[in-house]
Amino acid sequence: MSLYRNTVWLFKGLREYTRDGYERAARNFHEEDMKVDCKGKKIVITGSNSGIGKVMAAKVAKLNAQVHMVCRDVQKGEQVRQEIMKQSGNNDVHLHQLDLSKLKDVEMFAASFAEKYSPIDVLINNAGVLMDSWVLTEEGVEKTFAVNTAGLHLLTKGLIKALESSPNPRVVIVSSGGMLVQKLNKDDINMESLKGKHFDGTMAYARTKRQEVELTEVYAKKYPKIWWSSMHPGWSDTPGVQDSMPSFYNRMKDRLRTPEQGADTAIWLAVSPAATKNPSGLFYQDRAPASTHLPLAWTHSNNAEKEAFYDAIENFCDRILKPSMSPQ
Ligand SMILES: NC(=O)c1ccc[n+]([C@@H]2O[C@H](COP(=O)([O-])OP(=O)(O)OC[C@H]3O[C@@H](n4cnc5c(N)ncnc54)[C@H](O)[C@@H]3O)[C@@H](O)[C@H]2O)c1
Repeated sequence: MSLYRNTVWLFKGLREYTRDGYERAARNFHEEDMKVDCKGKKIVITGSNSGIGKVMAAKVAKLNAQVHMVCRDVQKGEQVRQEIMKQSGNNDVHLHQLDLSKLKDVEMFAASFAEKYSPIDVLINNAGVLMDSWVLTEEGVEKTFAVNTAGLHLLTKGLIKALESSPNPRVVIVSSGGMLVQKLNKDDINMESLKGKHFDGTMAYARTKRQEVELTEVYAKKYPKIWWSSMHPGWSDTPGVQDSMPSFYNRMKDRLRTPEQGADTAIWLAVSPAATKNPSGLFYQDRAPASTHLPLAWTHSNNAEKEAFYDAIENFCDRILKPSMSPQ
């Protein structure tokens, strides 16, 4: 099954996720969708000092938003902030330090950020990692899961009230088409089964990207005041791809999307009035809702499984954040 999924996915990717795929899809884009003035809107973007997140921050700064860059590396973040302010002429660009793999820090950050900046209009959960080995954080969390899912979940949850205070709030979750090869795994969210020298970083990554898509659907039901979406940026030429997937990068570098093309749909989801004509909670590729499953791939989960997964994440985070309250 996994060979079947991987093969179907690869053919889909070569047709749709490349620069050619973007250019074909872009023929159906509407220029007026992006004629938006974001003056007065607060837009928070994680991982916005690199790759497609940096492009998102630069674009929404040009559209006059108040931009909040949430970055792990302050030095690099400050350099990018200066660059964005200079290029956009918008000085309302702010930098905040946060390592999303440190769950206690994420919870504290979200609480103080919400208190200071509520209401928040848009949250773009863009930061992500693909690890080449099984690394446990000091809190005992596998790092891919810590950054891509648990940290994202705690940040999002911590900002819900501030988002709900906005008249038209949106959350965009940058997932990946790689999730199509994985079914939701609710019993091994901390990747224990992948531990050891045979760690498969791509599989761990794809699992967390599947989690992000399923989480988006659950959030949409639990928090209907907010408009939720997840998306795939396509295969884009970013430092993340160059560093984490060097052999893929070397084979594909002439066919990859530019970071601007990779960021396009997330920006459209974040600010365009056209996007919210669609229902909340869907997965997107190239400004259009896309299937979250490959044909005949047996990756569907029912609502009870999705809810059980959500509870598993909540319980997991509780065990990290309030160890004294956890059952022995
Ligand atoms: N580039 C692609 O082809 C592609 C394809 C599918 C999905 N994506 C997704 O797009 C998003 C952006 O990736 P990119 O390609 O621009 O890569 P990138 O490596 O250039 O950017 C990733 C960002 O996440 C940040 N980040 C990583 N770990 C963090 C942590 N612990 N705390 C806070 N921030 C952290 C990095 O500092 C960086 O700013 C990711 O979620 C990635 O999974 C990218």
